[in-house]
Amino acid sequence: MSAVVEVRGLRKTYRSVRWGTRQALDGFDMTVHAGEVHGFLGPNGSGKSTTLRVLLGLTRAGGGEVRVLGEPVPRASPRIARRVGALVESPRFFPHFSAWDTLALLCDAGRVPRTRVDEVLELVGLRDRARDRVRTYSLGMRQRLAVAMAVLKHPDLLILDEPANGLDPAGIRQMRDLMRALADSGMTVVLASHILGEVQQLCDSVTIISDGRRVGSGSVADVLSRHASTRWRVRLESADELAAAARALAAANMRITALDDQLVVSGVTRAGEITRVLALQSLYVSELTPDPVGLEDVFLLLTDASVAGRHRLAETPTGAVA
Ligand SMILES: Nc1ncnc2c1ncn2[C@@H]1O[C@H](COP(=O)(O)OP(=O)(O)OP(=O)(O)O)[C@@H](O)[C@H]1O
Repeated sequence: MSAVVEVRGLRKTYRSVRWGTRQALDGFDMTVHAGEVHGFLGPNGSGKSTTLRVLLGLTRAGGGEVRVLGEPVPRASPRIARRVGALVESPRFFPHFSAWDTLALLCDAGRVPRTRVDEVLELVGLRDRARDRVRTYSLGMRQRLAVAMAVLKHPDLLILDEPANGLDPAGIRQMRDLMRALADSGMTVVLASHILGEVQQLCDSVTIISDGRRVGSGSVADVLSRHASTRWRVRLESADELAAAARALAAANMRITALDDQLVVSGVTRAGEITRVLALQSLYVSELTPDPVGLEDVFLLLTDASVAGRHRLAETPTGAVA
């Protein structure tokens, strides 16, 4: 599979008189293969928008290597601009224009045949309202018009920063269907999003960034399966024994969350480890089930661990890894 986006060791430091120095990217890596819908996930301020801006040649990196569609960025940015569509900032529209007028204007400016207008209006589901003024559109319709503008030139790569931000559940679903349709039409889509349930349903692969570094990546199935067996639900024959069981498991370095009638145990890969620790205390399990881990769980696990790890490192006086 060929890589449409390849980022190696990317660094970016912002310097300003007002805010001082901020390291937004600290040796970040990312690979996106052709034809994928790739989810780009990270907490607020972790470096997603900065990365997307570097990919688009809008911001210069301080170090590292970036290739987009096989070409070096920013050197080749002007050459590949036509093959890359993006929605990375709040789109601006002329409120008195209709969707059709807006797209026709962009076609003329970009030397795209006007026949493309109806095609993209159909694709984003705006054909029925194409002649209405944009100021009468809902937020979801405006977002879909913004995507239409980004795909007008039929790019090979589409980069979207939070396209479903602020949309209601129906709007989110329409946006998901649209992303899928775009990928099915042969486009590679990079999608930064905080809506993790959506990403899990829609994306083929993900990169998770925290504090300017990659902390997880791979196909959604792989990322989930790597962490899938680390959490278990445990019930005992008597609920009165839960407190004693929680103490015994915690003493064996397992992480415990106590619910009314069960324990959630994490940090263990094999169920046998749980039953062994409990049996040694004459506590007997009545039910032991793996708790399905979702992308949200993995995200919280990886991003918390990454930030906590870096704080430990910073607090270690010798600089040795804690
Ligand atoms: N123009 C700028 N000047 C100074 N610092 C900046 C600038 N842009 C971003 N930063 C800082 O760089 C870091 C990464 O920001 P970035 O916007 O890339 O994160 P993000 O992951 O996109 O966040 P969000 O999910 O909130 O959009 C943050 O600490 C941010 O405050």
